[in-house]
Amino acid sequence: MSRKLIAPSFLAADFANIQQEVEMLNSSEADYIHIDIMDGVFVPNISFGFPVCQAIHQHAKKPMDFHLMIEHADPYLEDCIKAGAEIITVHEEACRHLHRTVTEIRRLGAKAGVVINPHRPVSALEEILPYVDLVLLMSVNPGFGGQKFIETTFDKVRKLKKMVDQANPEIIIEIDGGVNDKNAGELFNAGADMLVAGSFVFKSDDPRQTISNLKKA
Ligand SMILES: O=C(CO)[C@@H](O)[C@H](O)COP(=O)(O)O
Ligand SMILES: [Fe+2]
Repeated sequence: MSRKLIAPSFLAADFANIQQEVEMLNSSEADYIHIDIMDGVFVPNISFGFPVCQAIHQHAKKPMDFHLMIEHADPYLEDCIKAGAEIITVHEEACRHLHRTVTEIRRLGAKAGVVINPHRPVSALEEILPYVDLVLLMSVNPGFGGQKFIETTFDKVRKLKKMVDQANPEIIIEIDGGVNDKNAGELFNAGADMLVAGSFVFKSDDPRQTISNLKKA
């Protein structure tokens, strides 16, 4: 059974009004606040750093889910924890010693997640599954909000769901990129537990209602 969690991506929020945006999320049915950290090296974009994360954390009453799109995650894991991370996800291709990194995330007290890009097979995750709490499937190429959902993600979710059910059914399956009211229901049905939605939530007329609608998808 899908857990049906929604994590609005703060990347699409109005940064001139951080406090109001976080308070909107606090009063919504959002389960997590998704935080996209980009380094301009692993992905062709730079988002924001820890002072901004601290500002979000200062007002947040929801747990924070950190998605690190960076080449060198290890030196920044403690900064993530200090900025409120309850989940930290790292890209499998970006981490030379992935097992070391996810083990360190757990040692620091957060849930450890591994992220896989659209072109990579879920079979690449087989050996790391016993060491993670969450798998994030990218449904767009990482680096930007507002991109089009890649349709082959549905099959990938089904494949991953089978693997996770065998390895550890507690593992959360998270999907990130281009999520909207047209694909959310099928993603949950395919086995996704948690959907990230940036533009679809923050650019809608009523973000709180949009979050509620996605949860019911
Ligand atoms: O990690 C990323 C992009 O790299 C995402 O978290 C996006 O921020 C999601 O935004 P939308 O595709 O929902 O607009
Ligand atoms: Fe993300």
